[in-house]
Amino acid sequence: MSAQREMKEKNPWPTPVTIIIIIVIGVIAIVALVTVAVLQNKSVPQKYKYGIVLDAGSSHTALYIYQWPAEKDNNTGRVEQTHSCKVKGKGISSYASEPWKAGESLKECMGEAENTVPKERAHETPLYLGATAGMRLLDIVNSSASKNVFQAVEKALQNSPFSYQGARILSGQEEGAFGWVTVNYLDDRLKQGLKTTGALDLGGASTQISFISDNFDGSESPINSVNFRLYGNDYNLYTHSFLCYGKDQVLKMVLANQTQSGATTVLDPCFHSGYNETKNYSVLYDSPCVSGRKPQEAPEKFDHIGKGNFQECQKAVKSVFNFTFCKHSRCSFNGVFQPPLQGPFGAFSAYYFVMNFLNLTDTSMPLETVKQKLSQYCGTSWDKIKRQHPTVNVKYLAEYCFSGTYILTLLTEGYDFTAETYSNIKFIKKIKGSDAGWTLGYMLNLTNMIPAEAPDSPPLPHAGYVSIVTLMTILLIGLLLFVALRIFWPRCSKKTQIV
Ligand SMILES: O=c1ccn([C@@H]2O[C@H](COP(=O)(O)OP(=O)(O)O)[C@@H](O)[C@H]2O)c(=O)[nH]1
Repeated sequence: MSAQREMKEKNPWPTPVTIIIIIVIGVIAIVALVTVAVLQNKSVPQKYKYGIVLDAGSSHTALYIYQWPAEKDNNTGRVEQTHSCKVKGKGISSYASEPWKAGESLKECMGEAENTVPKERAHETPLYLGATAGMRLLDIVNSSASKNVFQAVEKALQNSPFSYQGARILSGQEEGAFGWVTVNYLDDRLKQGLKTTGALDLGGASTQISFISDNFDGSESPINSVNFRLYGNDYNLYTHSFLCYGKDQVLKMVLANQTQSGATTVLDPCFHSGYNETKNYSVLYDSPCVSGRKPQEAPEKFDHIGKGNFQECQKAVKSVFNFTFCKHSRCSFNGVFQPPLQGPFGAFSAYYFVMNFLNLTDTSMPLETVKQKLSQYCGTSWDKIKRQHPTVNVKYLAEYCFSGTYILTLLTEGYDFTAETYSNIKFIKKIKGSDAGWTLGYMLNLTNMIPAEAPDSPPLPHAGYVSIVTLMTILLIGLLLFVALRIFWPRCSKKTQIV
């Protein structure tokens, strides 16, 4: 025994039980990782923040509610329209003689807003009211009446549960620029630094044109220039708002031109034959866009009789544009500078209402065909038009021939769209569910929701990051197990080892 080598049964490697424990732990780790990855990526119910803007237009007021994800840092999540409400009755400027009614008129839509925004969010929801050309005109003729209207609406809005941020008249430049921001924000052109879309906005009392032109740096006409730095890109926007060139005021101007003799009967080519309404001279001449031109010997009323002639209507409409003077290198009309048109354009508000009604939103149709169709429409008798559209508001219905003619004249004669460039225009109401108009751009600006600089973004999106970490961990564990099995398994099977 002494000289004998000692035979010893010894196994220095882990037992099969240990290996099974390692495998079980590995499998649990993999399952846990996959579960975490799946749960991380599962959509959880979104929490939203809200903002409300009231668009107090010349013809009506509309309320828009916007929402965006609450958990995004610095409110950088996508903003979308979640609800809109059309205030019953006319625009707030029409309540000049009974301002309290302007406040009252907003109550129904404010009630809808209270039902839309969750109660716990109401106190932190900003509420803005912006008034446009109707109030600009009232402010010109009667600034104290305009103040009284604002006092009445302020009182109604301050009593709401929302965070009221004020009511004010937007300048024409702001209206144009914020409309452009809205269109390009909704189209995702700003964040991605893509080529932008121009904005054409037609209201009742004013109209706006806004676009980026390579030939415009602001130097030739600084009043038409607005500079933005958005998401790290600089924009030098050309914008102009023509006060009195909204379609309701142009209608007044065209009628004023036809009533200069103080006639008791006016044969109007822009209204359908068979149309016959008695109207007041005082109502026609109540706006600063035509005041001062009322004929001295005018009777109290006149008979407004339709003639239904597109060519003559075009001539009558053209008479409200002045093309004779221009102190710049080039002008649109009325001596207003305009650089050469550039890029696609979105045309919204009344552009859309009118062209949609007339079935003329397809701009791939040759301009000549559009004119022919409109000419045919204008030549249709008033009786037939009423029979064809029994549910349409008669006031709007009577004016579509005029409005269509004005739109084509403004675009082609006023802004210089040609038969070739007409197809660059797209008549739009909404973009991705949100109405095109100045309100969204206004709120994005006031709440600083478009950063000047592009936000630093992580190299990988969250889901990508989780997936890659999971995959790498699974591979690593697999590799370890493989190595362990290669080392341990064959030796485990050997029962004894001689040392
Ligand atoms: O279904 C509709 C709704 C509105 N409008 C017209 O669109 C214009 C909208 O003007 P708004 O009051 O919004 O604008 P503002 O003059 O303040 O810019 C007005 O001429 C309305 O008569 C229309 O033709 N059809």
